[in-house]
This record gives sequence, C-alpha cells and structure tokens, in this order.
Amino acid sequence: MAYETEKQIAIKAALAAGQLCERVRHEISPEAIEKKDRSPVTIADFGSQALICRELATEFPNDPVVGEEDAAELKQPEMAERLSQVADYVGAIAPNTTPDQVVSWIDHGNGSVGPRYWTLDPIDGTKGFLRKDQYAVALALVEDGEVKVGVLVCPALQLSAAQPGLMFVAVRGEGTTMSGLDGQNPQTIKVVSSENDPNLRFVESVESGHGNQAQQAEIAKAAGITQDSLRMDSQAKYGAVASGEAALYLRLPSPKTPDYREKIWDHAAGTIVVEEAGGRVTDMHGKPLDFSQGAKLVDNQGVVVSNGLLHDKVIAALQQQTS
Ligand SMILES: Nc1ncnc2c1ncn2[C@@H]1O[C@H](COP(=O)(O)OS(=O)(=O)O)[C@@H](OP(=O)(O)O)[C@H]1O
Ligand SMILES: [Mg+2]
Ligand SMILES: [Mg+2]
Ligand SMILES: [Mg+2]
Repeated sequence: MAYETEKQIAIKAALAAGQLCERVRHEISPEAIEKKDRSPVTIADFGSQALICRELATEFPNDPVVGEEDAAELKQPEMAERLSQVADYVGAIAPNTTPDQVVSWIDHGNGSVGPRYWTLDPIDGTKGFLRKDQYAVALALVEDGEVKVGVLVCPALQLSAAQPGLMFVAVRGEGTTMSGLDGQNPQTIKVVSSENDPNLRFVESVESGHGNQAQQAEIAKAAGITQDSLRMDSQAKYGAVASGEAALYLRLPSPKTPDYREKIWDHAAGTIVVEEAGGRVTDMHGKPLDFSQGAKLVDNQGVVVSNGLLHDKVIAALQQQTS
C-alpha cells in the first residue's frame, strides 16, 4: 500500500496532538493569546504543533513542514510561564521535554512549500476550541502540488450515537476511513450519493467573518438544498461531507475580507478526505485548489466542497450570480 509509513506516522502524531488538546481543554480554560493578525492562539495550538513536528522531524528529517504557528512570540521573556506550560503538556506525552526543545520543534514548522512537504494546522478552529465546540488537528502530505495523505483528528465530533471523537484518514487512490480516536476498526466512508433528497444539508463556518452566510444560503438553495445550514467550526466540516452527513460545504469570501486568501493548512487534509470519499473540492470558480504555490492558495478564491453530484450545479449558480 502506498504511503503506509507516512500514514501511520501521521496518525500517531495527530492522535497524540489531539490528546494534548483535550487535556488542555479539560484541565484549564486556556487563555487566547492574540496574534499579529488578531486571531487567537493557545498553549494547546503550540503544544500540538510541537508534538507533531517532533515526530515528523525524527521520521522524515528531509521533509519540510509548513505549519500555521511559529515560536517567535513564545520565545519572548514575558511568555516564559506559558512556554513552560507548553513544555509540561508536551512532556506528559514526550517525557523530559525542555522549553528549548519545544521552541525548536514548533519552529520546525516554518518550512516552505516544495515538491514534497507536510502542512499542519495544529488546531484548526481555535475559536471553536475556545468555545468548547468543534476543532480539528489537520495534517497532510503534499507531493507535486497534490495531497497524498490526510489525517483529521476531531476530538469533539460526534456523528452518531457513539462516543465523541472521530478520526478521518485518506490516502490518494485508497479511499477514506473514519474511526474513533483509538484508531480501531476504521470504516470506509462515502459521500451522500443522492442529488435530490429533501434531507440534504449543507455546512458552513460558525464564524460569520470566515464566509458569506447570506450568499451561501442562496447558493445552497439554488442547488436544491432546502434544509437550514449546519454551522460547524474547523475542517470537521470536510468530515461531515465525506461521511455523508452533509452534501455541501460552502466557504465564500466574506464581504469584510474580499481579498482574503485561504491557507493551505486549512484545506489540505480536508480536501483529500472528501475526494477519496467520492466528493469534489474546488474554489468558487470551479478551479482545483492549487497547493503548489506557497502557504496561501493565491490562485483560488472561496472553497466549494460537495458530494460530487451537486458540484456543477453549485458552480453554475455562482457563475450566474456574478455574470
Ligand atoms: N477572513 C477569513 N476568511 C476565511 N477564513 C478565515 C478568515 N480569517 C481566518 N480564517 C481561517 O478560518 C479558520 C477557521 O476555520 P472555520 O471558519 O472553518 O472555523 S471557525 O468557525 O472559525 O471556528 C482559521 O483557522 P485557525 O486559525 O486554525 O482556527 C483561519 O485560518
Ligand atoms: Mg489560527
Ligand atoms: Mg485553521
Ligand atoms: Mg490553527
């Protein structure tokens, strides 16, 4: 099987990171630190990135990692207490971790996009994490601009009566599986196969500033979806489409930030999880997401994720709106 080692290491690292995040969320109410772009980051984001980069640096020392976070702020003297908190949480999983090691592991995620690289969102949906809603640890391997392996760990996601906590794993050409966080009995999943079911739902962000909810509602209606949207933080939305819980995920540019370009780590793992479950992922113009250009999807605007059957209808509705 292709990419077997990469898949196993990615699963191990992402599950350990998910464990750290849950421990932080249950033991303390983590404070948000404001980043330069005014978005929040917590000690769990840093700990998750440190753990995953540690594993990738050991197992694949030649692979660059393009991660969301870096340790610049954490290195400041006034952050010493927070840094030692991160080292304690990481140390519970990787014993004897020092603050210096934490910093260097986090900064291992400052790599650049190249012919083969990993991209990591240590906590996708930090706002959801802080609200005690959905979040995901998202890790993907990209080669020649194509996502080859994707792992999404969603510790708070519950799609059936089972315990919360789901993991989605996809390898190019080999399908997508879903399991609990013990990784046992992974089940192959498929997108919802119907086009005209009155129960079809669409998903969108909780944060209204991350999309255009009014336009998303119109487009979903044009595609024949009559149910209200399901609002969910993070790439858990991709898991919802891949597993057939939703038929469509719309992320159209917010009128407040029309020039925003999506980040690769917000979409790489989710994209392969949906594609390998039989769905489609493009931008709002129908173009595939181009993961070869750098940390931002500079050549794409908005994101449309579907079960495949609805896709052309959605893109046509978007084209009609703008023509
Ligand atoms: N203006 C704008 N437009 C689109 N996307 C944006 C924007 N600003 C931020 N972000 C990114 O949104 C990521 C969170 O994804 P979601 O919107 O799915 O989750 S949430 O509802 O906000 O929790 C979030 O990822 P994390 O920082 O990992 O949480 C951001 O990278
Ligand atoms: Mg962030
Ligand atoms: Mg993110
Ligand atoms: Mg993040």
